Amino acid sequence: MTAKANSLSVLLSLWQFMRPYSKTLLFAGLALVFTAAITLSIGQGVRLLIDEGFVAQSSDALANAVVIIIGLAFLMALGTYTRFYLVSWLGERVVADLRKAVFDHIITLHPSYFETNRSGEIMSRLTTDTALLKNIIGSSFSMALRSALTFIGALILLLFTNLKLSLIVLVGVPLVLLPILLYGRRVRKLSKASQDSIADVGSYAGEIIQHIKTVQSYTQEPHESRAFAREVENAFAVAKKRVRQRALLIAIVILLMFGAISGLLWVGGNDMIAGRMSGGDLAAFVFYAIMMGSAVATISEVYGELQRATGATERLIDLLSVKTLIPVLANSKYAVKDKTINNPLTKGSSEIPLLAFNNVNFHYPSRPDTPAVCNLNLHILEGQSLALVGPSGAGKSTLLELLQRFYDPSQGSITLNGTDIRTLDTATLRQHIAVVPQEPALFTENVWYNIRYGKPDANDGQVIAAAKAANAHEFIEQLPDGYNSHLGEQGTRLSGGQKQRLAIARAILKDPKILLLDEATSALDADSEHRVQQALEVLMKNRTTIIIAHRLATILHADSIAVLEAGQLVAQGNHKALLEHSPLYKHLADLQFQEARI
Ligand SMILES: Nc1ncnc2c1ncn2[C@@H]1O[C@H](COP(=O)(O)OP(=O)(O)OP(=O)(O)O)[C@@H](O)[C@H]1O
Repeated sequence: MTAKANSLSVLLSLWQFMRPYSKTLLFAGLALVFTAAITLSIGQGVRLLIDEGFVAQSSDALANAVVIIIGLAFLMALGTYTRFYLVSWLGERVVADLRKAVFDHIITLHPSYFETNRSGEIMSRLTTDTALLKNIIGSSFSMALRSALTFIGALILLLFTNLKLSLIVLVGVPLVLLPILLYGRRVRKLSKASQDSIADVGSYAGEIIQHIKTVQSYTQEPHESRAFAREVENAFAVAKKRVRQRALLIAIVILLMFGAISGLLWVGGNDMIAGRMSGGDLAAFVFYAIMMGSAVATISEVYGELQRATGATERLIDLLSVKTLIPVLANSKYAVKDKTINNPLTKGSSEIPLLAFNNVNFHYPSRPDTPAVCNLNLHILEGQSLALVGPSGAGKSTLLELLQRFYDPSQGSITLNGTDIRTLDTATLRQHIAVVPQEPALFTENVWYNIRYGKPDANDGQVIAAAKAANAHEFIEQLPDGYNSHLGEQGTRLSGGQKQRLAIARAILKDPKILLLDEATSALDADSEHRVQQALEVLMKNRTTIIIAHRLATILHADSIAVLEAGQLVAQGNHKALLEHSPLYKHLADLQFQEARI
């Protein structure tokens, strides 16, 4: 009972996506009622055909009956065309809207959501689950409704034709319905499991394809092939169970249905032989009984699908109701009334640090017991550069993530010109920041698109100027199609240094106040490194910059250097002072100098 109520409420939640098209729905409903009525009246045509035509041996009446039946068939074709078109249109439309809504929602979710949910699973929500819903809205649901209508209509007509036979039908129908209800629940459970295992297969393959080079270089193809086969076989085993249940369900329904019809023919036939009813009546009666039977069979068939759709809808609604931990608009909990504060850079002051970490504590949601940042206080003035150094895992990248508000501190605050960044619209905050990561993200598009990602409305001249400033223009010109060259998936057709320079061009075009830089550690050759270095110098000019520093040159030239260890700030100062006072820095610097000498 609760499962039924539940599935109903889940399907009802789809209503919000259907509401905008209630007019189409209404017309589809009218066409549906119309065709159901016509289908039912064909039974009367059959009665006329037999009683007035065949039995009375009148060819005029026969012709009349045939014309009536053809006329009815014509109307039914028209009604069916309208219903089919409108209902399928509705299915496609609603699913298109749903896909957009789910995608729009996903891209606003906090990054940690994607750490706990595999991307393959999320993709399967967007594709498989929505496709399932399309079938439901665009066909199954209307089939169920049409069957329900014909069932009711046929039942009423039966009762008017012959009460005794109707009673036999009425006893037969619950016998047919019982197994449907019993098995429906089982099928539903298996459907959800089946859907989940398909998602597992998808995300497994996705991961292997993403890491294909690693798989091949470690010659792990046979292992991966076996592991994938296991996933596929799991999915198959679950699907097999579901299919068996459904097949059983259909077989039982057919058996019961034909059993009931045979009983009907036997009792009705005897009545006709005894002259208690006409041949036309019996034919019409059997016609209606078969319609009722097939309506029930259709419902049983569709019921399983509706159950699967409930699973899919549930998952989609679950996904849509995940709240982002980092709201796009100013968080009301921290919201400040003063409007000017939403653009804190307009009230620049040389006394207030442009960026400040105030007693910041943070741990990643997936690791509640391991702090990634501890009691951190760090200031940076406008126009200055701050280098972050420290051993691997010290928390350097985490600080950049916190600054962009991919996560919020568990305690303490981060301020931009004195304003807590949680009070800012995230878009306003991020508009002022550009990041050049170690592994630049490039899209499967051409060079124009990738550089313009920093400022979509930039004209070609501005893009080229940015590429020139980033030392990228020359190599772009040498690509097969220049700026129109497609970069391939993940920009794989470019070298590491070239990708970096494209990322720098993108940041130059964005022209942000604040620059977050994660220097590439991967060895660039001397020439490439020099070009990247030159590009970075252009980019850093007159900007407030925080750099995760791996290069000696950066460390030496930074206005200030913060030394981090295990999430804590252990020392801060310039190169010279730190060499004297911070053993950890001295150690790191010695390593750097050694490297530089090599
Ligand atoms: N998404 C994440 N979820 C859970 N823990 C994380 C996540 N990202 C980083 N950590 C952990 O947080 C700590 C700080 O990591 P962070 O990446 O900030 O270090 P880092 O100083 O930038 O290191 P590296 O120089 O090696 O890049 C590490 O212990 C790391 O394992």
